[in-house]
Amino acid sequence: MDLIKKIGVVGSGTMGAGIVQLMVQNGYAAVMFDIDQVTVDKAKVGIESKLERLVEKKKISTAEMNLAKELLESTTDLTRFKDCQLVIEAVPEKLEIKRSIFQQLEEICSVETILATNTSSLSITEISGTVQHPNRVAGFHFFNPAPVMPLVEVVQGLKTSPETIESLVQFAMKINKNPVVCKDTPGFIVNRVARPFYNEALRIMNDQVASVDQIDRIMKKAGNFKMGPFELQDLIGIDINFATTKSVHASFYGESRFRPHYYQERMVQSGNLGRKTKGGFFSYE
Ligand SMILES: NC(=O)c1ccc[n+]([C@@H]2O[C@H](COP(=O)([O-])OP(=O)(O)OC[C@H]3O[C@@H](n4cnc5c(N)ncnc54)[C@H](O)[C@@H]3O)[C@@H](O)[C@H]2O)c1
Repeated sequence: MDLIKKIGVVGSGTMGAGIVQLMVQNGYAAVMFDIDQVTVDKAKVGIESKLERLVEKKKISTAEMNLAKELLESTTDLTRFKDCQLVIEAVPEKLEIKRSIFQQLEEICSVETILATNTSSLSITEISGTVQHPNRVAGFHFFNPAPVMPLVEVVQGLKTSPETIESLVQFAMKINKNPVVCKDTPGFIVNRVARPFYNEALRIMNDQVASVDQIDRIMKKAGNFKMGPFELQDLIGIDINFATTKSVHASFYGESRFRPHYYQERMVQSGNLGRKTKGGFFSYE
């Protein structure tokens, strides 16, 4: 039986909006929350225009687009999540913000509701440390862009129940993703493997071995990677990527192989965060 019918998504940024688009495209009702109306409205318009582009490219029909638009709801009122069977949190990579959201969700949602986090690197066990029913809290880690990337990591915290994991695995398959169950370790699988991809590229650039453009071109043309490390940081958001690196480094008790590069921090300080600010390592004006 399909127990998950309505999904709530907290945060309407890069990932939140992508996850909501994925849900409505797969025929699920989705309600998207953000802290202010302007942000959530912008995300809604963005999703609608992406759906329209899919119709232009003949990837979906007009009827499918109209249904997806009808299934999409945006709000600044978290109590609208009360009838969701699954809530996915996609707010910035900060433990206090995530914990506070989970505490609020516990007040609003039924005890049966699965509370998932899209965190890239924080501990699921720690995020769920302040909730009353950590058995229904798990990681549900999508990749960017969420409507396109097939993989989703289903992360089991120390107190996550096997039933919660099984429900997320089944649901991931219903939305045409490939779920991989993994343990609650720093960076899970993909973000741990990916750290040197970004860090070494920053070191190579800073040592003036090769330019940003050259490194990306070499990785794409010779390495056959879809994107180079700098283009990918711009897509992810340099601030989000830096936060993930810091978190993985700290979680491994400062292991030097995960040490962040100061240049990435300089980029964050400059406010050039990548595509979302129309400029990062490359320009998107
Ligand atoms: N960007 C990526 O490629 C990527 C990939 C996988 C996972 N993630 C993870 O997904 C999460 C979100 O990342 P993102 O890239 O979408 O970030 P983002 O900065 O694009 O969006 C975050 C959104 O959260 C909102 N927000 C801030 N505080 C909030 C609060 N208290 N309540 C509700 N909303 C709030 C912001 O207004 C913003 O719209 C992070 O945990 C990140 O590590 C990111």
